[in-house]
Parts: sequence; C-alpha cells; structure tokens
Amino acid sequence: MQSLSTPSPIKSLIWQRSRVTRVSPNKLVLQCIYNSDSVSFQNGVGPNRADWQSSCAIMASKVVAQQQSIDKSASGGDADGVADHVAAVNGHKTSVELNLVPIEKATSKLTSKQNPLSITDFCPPPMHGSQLRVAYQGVPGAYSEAAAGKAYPNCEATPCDQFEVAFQAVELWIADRAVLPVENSLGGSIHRNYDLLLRHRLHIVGEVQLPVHHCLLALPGVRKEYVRRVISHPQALAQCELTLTKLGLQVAREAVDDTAGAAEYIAANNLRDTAAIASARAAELYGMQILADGIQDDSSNVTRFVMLARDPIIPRTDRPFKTSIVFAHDKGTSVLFKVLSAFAFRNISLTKIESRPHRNRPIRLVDDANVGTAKHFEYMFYVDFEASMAEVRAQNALAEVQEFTSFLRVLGSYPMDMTPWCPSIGDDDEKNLF
Ligand SMILES: O=C(O)C(=O)C[C@]1(C(=O)O)C=C[C@@H](O)C=C1
Repeated sequence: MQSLSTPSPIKSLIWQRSRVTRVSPNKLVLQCIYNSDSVSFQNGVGPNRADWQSSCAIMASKVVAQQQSIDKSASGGDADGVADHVAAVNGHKTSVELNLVPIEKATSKLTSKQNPLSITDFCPPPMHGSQLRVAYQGVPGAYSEAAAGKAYPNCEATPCDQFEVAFQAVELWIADRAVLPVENSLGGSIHRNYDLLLRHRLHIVGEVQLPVHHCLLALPGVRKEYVRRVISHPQALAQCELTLTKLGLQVAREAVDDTAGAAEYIAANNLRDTAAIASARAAELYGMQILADGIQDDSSNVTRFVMLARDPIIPRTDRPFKTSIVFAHDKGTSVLFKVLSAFAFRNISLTKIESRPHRNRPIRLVDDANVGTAKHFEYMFYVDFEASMAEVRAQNALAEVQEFTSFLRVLGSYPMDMTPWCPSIGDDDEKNLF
C-alpha cells in the first residue's frame, strides 16, 4: 500500500459536528459549502437538479466531441481555446476554477510513449496541492483500501466507518475522492452504494477492478478445530460460503462492517474461538496468523469499485469509456424495452443493469374495474454502457431515453479499467490449510 499511515476512521460528519470542525484546514471550505448551497446534501436530489445534471453532462460532452473533431482537422490547435470553450458552456471563467482536466496536459501525455495513460490522468489533481486524500469504507487492511491504492497510487487513504461517511467526506472537502465497491463477481451488487449514488451528488470519475483473495485468520496458536465462529463483511462471508463448509467450518457466521475490522476486533478482544475472513495485509497489521489461504469460492473473485469526485471529468473518445446512468419511468413495462433498444440500435453494449426500489414512490396502484387493484413495484434502473458521452451515438441514445423516462441522471462517463486480468492465486485445488 502506498500510504501506510493509519488514521482513525472518520465517523458521521453530519451529526458529529465536532468531527467536522476538528479538521481545521478544511473548516473555511466547509463553511463556504454550507453558505453557497442551501440545499442540504442529505435531502437527496430532486428532479430539477437531475435534469440539470443530465443536460450539463450532455452539453459538456457535445462541446468536447466538437472540439475533438476541430483538433483533429487543425493539428496543433489552440489548447487554451479548448479550455475557454468548455468553461464558457459551463458558465465559468477558467477550467481551473471548475476543477476540470486541462485538456492540453492530457493530450501531451497521450503522445508520450514512455508514459502510458492511467485512470489518474483523467482526474484533476487535489486543489490543496498535497497528496490526494481518498476516502474508503473500512479500516486499514480492508480491500477498499487496496482499491484506493490501485485507483490512486501514492494517495493518502482515509478510512471511514460507513459508506455514507465516505460520500460526505468528499462533499465536505475532507477527502478529494471516494473509492467504493459496487459489485462483486460472486456476491453480486452492493445495493447500499447504488442507493447512495442517487442520494448524493458526487460523480463517477473512474472504476477499478480488484481481484479479492481471502484468507482465514485467527490469533497465533489457534487451530482450525478451536474455531466456533467466523466473522467478516457480509460480502466476504458470501464469497467464501462453500469453501468454509468444505473446510469443516459449519460454525456460526457473523457479519461485521468490514473484513479488516473483523481481524482487528478479534485481536483487540483476544478471541481465541473466532476466525476472520480478511486479507493477508490485515493479518500482518493486526498480528493474526493465516489458517487458510485463498478461501474464496472462485479463484476469479473480483470486486468492482467506482471512484467518486465532486466534479465530473470531461469524457473523451481516445480510449474506452463507460457511462453510468440511472432512470425511472412511470408508463409501464414496455418503456424498459424501448430504453434498452435505444442502446441496442446504436450498437452500444450494456455491461450492467440493476434495479432498486423507487424510494419516493415504491408502489403504483393500477385499477382494473373487472379484476381489482394491481400493485406494481416501482424501480430506479441503473445502467452501465460501453460508450463515452463524447460520442454522438451515446448522446443520441440518451436523448431518446430521456423521451421515455420521467427521471434521468448521468452518474458519470469515465475510463474503463483496462488493466490486464490477473485472477487471485489459489483455486479449489490450491488452497493452503495450516
Ligand atoms: O470489507 C472490506 O474489506 C471491504 O473493502 C468491503 C468489500 C465489499 O463491500 O464488497 C470489498 C471487497 C470484497 O468484496 C469484500 C468486502
């Protein structure tokens, strides 16, 4: 891990005001946010704001698409002109003020053979000029900390005790980014984060996929036969369910907030009958021994994390991008078909679709005089598709989707994680049991 400093986790920033004021370098910024934006970030996002955000994303991406075609035809074009043009559309004077990626910088990187582009090239540096502060949920040794390090090498990883706190830390300028899990190849979606993406106003600026290699940890000297309870994050318990049974550990399984926190808890309370599912790094940090190594049910166990920032990045077309949207409709089931066909007709692949209850309107009553009243569940649909918002086909697809839907928000258009696939070592045959 790049930053091994282990600050204590940030707890709720909203209700523990002393927490907020304790972070003195951020105090002024914090007050500025409260004053300049009277809409509480806890109250969710209204439809007007959502419309505005979608329009901004579409407008900004159109400007970039146009500018990129101008750049192509006039090689050596005026880079300052690009920044001015983008800034003018967004109603600000300079790109710096908006915290946008200076396009000339990213372009010059592209021409350099020695420096291949990484996800971080698309993200603006921290405004305070120091290390990038990246909020994650959990304690040091959690997989989310490793994901933060993969997304932003050399960052200052900042532990938070809940997902929501990580969102708030970025909104309150205590952190510059948040890195949060959204789905796992075995355990499925992390629904809480889908719900929070909607309730908060952060933008997805990147993704990282992290191979997750679980170990069974216990205090030194404890044998597998003594274990009466296994504790971990619910996702980790789900990812190791079959293997635990195969190892003869048909004992109580208990969910805690994060994997490394489970190891820390056992060590702090000297629990000799309890084991944790966590990383090898957590074993090292909390003085635990590894009873079994590679206990995930599938060797290609991988968790996808998204990187969140206060400002969106400017979408580009010179490398693979993904775009995440969320929408709702109020006109029956055929709308979903129409929405999906808006992508299919333009050859845009969907990589993910997720539905969550529509919190403001969970049930729709449909009266039928002959049969009675049907109760339909209402959903928010989250869709990821493989295209950049700078591409005309993506803009057209979204314009069409907007016609069918009552609510549409672009959560972010960001570079896809293209790092080579390296599954975690240790499949069913290779598990080490000590
Ligand atoms: O508990 C951790 O270590 C985490 O980082 C959380 C989390 C998750 O929420 O899915 C992250 C990766 C693994 O899938 C297991 C747990």
